[in-house]
Order: sequence, then C-alpha cells, then structure tokens
Amino acid sequence: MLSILDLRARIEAGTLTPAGAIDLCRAALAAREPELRALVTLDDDPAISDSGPLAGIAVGVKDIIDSAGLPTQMGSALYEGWRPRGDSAVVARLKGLGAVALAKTTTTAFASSDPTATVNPHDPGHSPGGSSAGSAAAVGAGLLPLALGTQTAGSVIRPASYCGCAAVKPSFRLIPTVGVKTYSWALDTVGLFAAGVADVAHALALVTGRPEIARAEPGSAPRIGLVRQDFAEAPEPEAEAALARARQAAERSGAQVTDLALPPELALAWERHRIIQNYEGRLALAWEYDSHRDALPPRVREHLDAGAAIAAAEYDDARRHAHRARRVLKGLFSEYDAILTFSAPGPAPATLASTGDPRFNQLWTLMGVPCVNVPVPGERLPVGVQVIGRFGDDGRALAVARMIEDALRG
Ligand SMILES: NC(=O)CC(=O)O
Repeated sequence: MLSILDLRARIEAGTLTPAGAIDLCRAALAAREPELRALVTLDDDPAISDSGPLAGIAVGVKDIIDSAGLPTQMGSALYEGWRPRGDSAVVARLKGLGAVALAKTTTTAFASSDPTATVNPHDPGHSPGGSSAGSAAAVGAGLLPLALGTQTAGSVIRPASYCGCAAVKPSFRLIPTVGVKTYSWALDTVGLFAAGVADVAHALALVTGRPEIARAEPGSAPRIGLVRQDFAEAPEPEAEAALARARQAAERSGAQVTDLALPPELALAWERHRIIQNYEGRLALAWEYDSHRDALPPRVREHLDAGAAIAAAEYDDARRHAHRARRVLKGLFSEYDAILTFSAPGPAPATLASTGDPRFNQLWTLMGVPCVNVPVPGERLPVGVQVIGRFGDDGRALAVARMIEDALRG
C-alpha cells in the first residue's frame, strides 16, 4: 500500500517530487480502478503544491464531503452533477497542508447501507463494506495513501477491516463535519483511512493541529480490556481468531490484557443506536424524503420510514440512555487505558448486495470515543481488530493500536 510516511520521506529526501507522488497514484488508479470501481470522479488537473507537510499526498474524498471543483453526488441520482462552490472544512484543511483532493470516492446513498458498485480489493466477489466503500477499497488496494470517510454506525472501521487498511474514527467532532452531508448530527464522524496506523496517526495529528496525537506512547504496560460485546450476535471464527492473535501480540508487547464484560448500561445504549440514527436521518434528509422518497434506494428508504415512525419521546429516551452509558464508560477508562474488540463480525461478506453489519461498531460511534482499525495479517481475506480509547485520548488509542500492529507484523 502507498504509505503517507514513506512518500513524505522520499519527498523530503529529494528522491520524489510532489507531482511525482501524485503521478504514482494516477498510475496505480489507471491500472486497477476499472475493476475496483472505487471512484466517482477524478480531478484531471488538480493544483499540486510543493510546500506543506502533506505536499504530494493524494486524498480520496468520500462523495458526501465537499471538495471545490468536483461534484458531490451523495451516491444518489438526486444529486447527479451537483457542485458545491467551496471546500468542506476538512478538505480545506488538507489543501492548506499541501495535500491534493485527487478524487471523490464512492459512498452508499447518503452514507446509509445500499451497496455501491465498488468491489473488495482482495476478492471482487466480496463486499468492500460501507458506507465509505471507495475510500477503504482505494487505500486497501494501494491506490491512494489517504482517504476520508464518515461513520454514523460502522462506516469507517468496518470497511477498513474488510479492505485490510488502517483507519481511525476519531473522538466525536474532533474533525469538523462542516460541508459534509448530514445523516445524524449526534453520530456522524469524519474518519481517515491510510496504509498503516502510524500513517493514520500522522494524518490525524496534522489535520487536527494536535502534534501530540502522533507523539503519544502506549505506556510500558498498558491496561487493555478485551471486550466481546456478548449482547451482540457472536462473531465468525475468523474474527475470533484475529482478536486472539491481537491479544497475544499485545501481551508480547507488555500489555496487561483482561477480559472485560461491559456493564448493562452499554448494552442498553447499543440497542438504541438505531433509534437515534434513523430519527435524525428522517429529519436531516427531510427534503429528499418528503419530495423524492420514491427516488431513494430501498435500504435508505426503509431506514427513513423507520425514522418517521419514531416518536420524539422514544428518541429522547434513547439519548438519555446514551448519556448514562457515556458516564459509565468514562468510569471504565479509569481502570483501562484502551479496549480491544472486533472491528467487524468477520471477513468481507461474499456478496456485493450487502455492506455488512455494524453491530461491533455502533456502540462506540454512539459513545463518541476514538476507534482504530488494526489490520491483522492473514492468508485469507483481511479481518481487523478495533482499539478504542477514552473520549479525547485519540493519541493513546492510536499508540496502543500501533503497538499491536507492530507486534503483529513482527
Ligand atoms: N454510515 C454508517 O456508518 C452506516 C454503516 O455502518 O453501514
């Protein structure tokens, strides 16, 4: 895969120019995009800066996130050809750092769960996941060093797990969602995909202006709670095996790993994630639903129908449960430095008709805590594991994730 850190080292050493780095991505895209179908649009003539810490780094931008000069089509015919005047906040920040918004990547319609045309880079008969399908597939295929996604349920961590790349769903609102099409204002979180955890940490530190995120250390013996979320359906054997390997890797690195059964408040919040997601989706997509319901694809129409049937009192009750669960989780993080759990129920589904199940992601999105996908090397399709930190402690979560990644690679 194309690593941000490797490309930047070559640029800073003078053995590669920023324009040359962009050309590497263009060549890689030309070779595999026809089969992968990860992109919606490609900028044929982007401005390429020679300065800035991300000069020469091509970025894939999920097609619900605005990038001036390129259409934002939301994965829906309703927005075909729609062009924003300006950049979203996160794209403006990336361009200010010297990065190039080279392409818009596929998204499920309105970042919901109707599959895209994108295929898994490791097996075209398998799903790349969603809703950030194109970003995960393009990075996992080694075509782009950095891509943007969003997560409302599991749309950053799950596709990264399926496509075998690192990713971070940061603490809630760490990256602004200004200029990003809203599905749920309480859940939507902008995330990053890159080749390895160190690349993701480097990019997050620059994008957020918090260099401490990339400098954080895991600590000499980090206390890790191994969570299986027994209240969710059991995972597949491949996910169990990946979690066991990650546990052993963490223990080899000096971590204390103990099994952690989540308190009941967390399960109650997990059950209510969909109430918040769909109630808010119905209101956020009111124009699309009220004026063009029949033009919506089946899954998003189904979710918005469900949202329309949720009473405000039920939504308010779900939010109270989420608030209580966040308080309980905050208390847990006084005893643990990180949580280790499944990134997805198993490897990518052997179908293009589904983007997979977010049941191991939705709770953490609702809690607003940082989540990192760590690819677990294997012969078969990729299966990742998820490292989760306390709210606002993104650097520590990434440091523990990197410790496990290094041990797995070792
Ligand atoms: N946007 C989302 O997070 C939906 C999903 O997990 O499929």
